[in-house]
Parts: sequence; C-alpha cells; structure tokens
Amino acid sequence: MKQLDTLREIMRPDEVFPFVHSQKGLEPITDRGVILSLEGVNKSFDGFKAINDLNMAIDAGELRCIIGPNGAGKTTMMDIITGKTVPDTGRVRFGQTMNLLGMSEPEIAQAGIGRKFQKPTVFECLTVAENLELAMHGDKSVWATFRATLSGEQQDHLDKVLTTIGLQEGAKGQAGSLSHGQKQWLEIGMLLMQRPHVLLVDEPAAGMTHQEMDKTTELLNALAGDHTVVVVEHDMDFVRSIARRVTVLHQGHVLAEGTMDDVQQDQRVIEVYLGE
Ligand SMILES: Nc1ncnc2c1ncn2[C@@H]1O[C@H](COP(=O)(O)OP(=O)(O)OP(=O)(O)O)[C@@H](O)[C@H]1O
Repeated sequence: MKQLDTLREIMRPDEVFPFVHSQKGLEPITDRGVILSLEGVNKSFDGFKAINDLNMAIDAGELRCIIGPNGAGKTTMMDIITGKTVPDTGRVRFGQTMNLLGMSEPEIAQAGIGRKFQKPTVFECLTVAENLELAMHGDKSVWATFRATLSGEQQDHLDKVLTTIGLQEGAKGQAGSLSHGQKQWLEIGMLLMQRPHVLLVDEPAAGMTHQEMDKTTELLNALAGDHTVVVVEHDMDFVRSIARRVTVLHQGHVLAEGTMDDVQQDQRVIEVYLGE
C-alpha cells in the first residue's frame, strides 16, 4: 500500500470547523493540541452508571486505543461522542470550542467525526468503487446522485482512497466477494471518502487473519497523523502493534492511561483484567 504517499494528498482539509485559515494554510484551531475531549461525563441507564465521571483528551493526529473489560463503557463512550447517546451531565468538545452535546448524529458526522462499527456494512451487490462513490455522497438513499458523473477531483479522491485501503486492483469487483478483512478496509475507505478529521474505529481486528491484522496495523498507522484515530479493541496483540497511547476504561471511568507497557504493568489494570 502506498498509503503514506497518497494520504498527504487525500487529506486536503475541508473548510470545516475545527480548521481555520492561517499563514500556513488550513490549520486545526487546536494547533495540533486536543481535538476531542470529554469532561466530567456521566451516563446512567435505569440507575446503572455506565459512564462515571469520564475525563479524556485526545490530541489531533493521535492513534489512541481504548481498552477495558466487558461492560467498561467503551461503546457508550463512542455513542456519546457521535451523538447516538446523550449523557446526563458533562461536556464533550471537538476542537477547543465546538460543543458536541446538542448536535445530532448527522451534524457530528458532518463536522468531521466518522465512525466505523465492528460489523462491516458495505453494499455487497455493488462494486468496491461504487461503494466508495456512494459514501462520498453521504445520503445513501439518493440513487440519482450516485449515478451522476464524478468530477475529476472526486475521481482523483476515490482513486487515492482505493490505493490507501489497498483495493485498487479489485475496484470493479463486487464488494460481496471481498474477504472479511477487505470489507473492513472498504468500510474505512467509505469513511475516508467524506474526509473526516477524526475516525472512531470499533474492533477492527475482530475476525481477521494474522495477515489481515498486519495490513490493518499498517493502514491505521498510516491514517494517524493526518487524521486522529481512536480504536476500541479487545485483541491485546493488535493493540500493542498499533497503539502509541492506551486508555484503560473500567466501570465507566479512566483507570489508567499511557503506553502499552505502562498500562500492562499497572497493578490496578492487572487486577481488573484478572478479575474479569
Ligand atoms: N441502552 C442501554 N440500556 C441499559 N444498559 C446499557 C445500555 N447501553 C449500555 N448499557 C450498560 O452499560 C454498561 C457499559 O456498556 P458498554 O456497551 O458501553 O460497554 P463496553 O465496554 O463497550 O463492553 P463490551 O466490551 O462488552 O462491548 C454495560 O453494563 C451495559 O449493559
């Protein structure tokens, strides 16, 4: 995959918050500082505290892994960031000032936070390229728009995304014929078509072969830097292969944060995992 080469070109920052014009061109208003933050976030379901005073800050360009035992609140945290779940209290900000609470799921996606769920949801009867084309238009119900001719710039973007996800050779093949791993990459490509600033990726390695995992590691590492990538993952070997910084959630709260070595040696983390 010529990911690094092509990504520089794909990431032509849109004129979308939190990027502003500067002498160097479009720059994140965070100045590569914190791009996503949760402060004092709480969420209860029928009296059960799924998220308990959650505080977390993620820097622009980071590749952050979120780990934690079953029921730790990882999915609920992702749901809160993307507007699927509204917290009871707390603040969630994109950049330094954009308040994500009160924004709808489509508005948050439009602002530049894309999410990939664990199960691939590609359109199996369409080709790989058609899936990407459809994703570019956002509104998947608009078949007429999908049939419209792509501009040169849009076609270039599509070609670069195909190269990034390593599916350029199979672009005209049916998505239904792809392997599980290839479907996951296609879905990441579908997110990239909308030029997100932040990518939230749920268990990308689940069900993958070792070879596919290696390619996914390569892909996520290539995406970080120009994008901010947040990965929720259970597979510790995979986490070790991609993570620079790991956050351990437990009972809806941050238990530990640091490098993989740091958190693996943390006595509280060991106890939580052994006690699972
Ligand atoms: N809509 C809901 N109604 C009731 N309880 C919920 C709801 N969503 C989540 N919970 C509960 O909140 C807790 C946290 O769940 P969550 O799915 O966020 O954990 P998780 O860390 O993603 O777990 P896993 O690794 O098993 O996916 C769990 O105890 C779960 O049962």
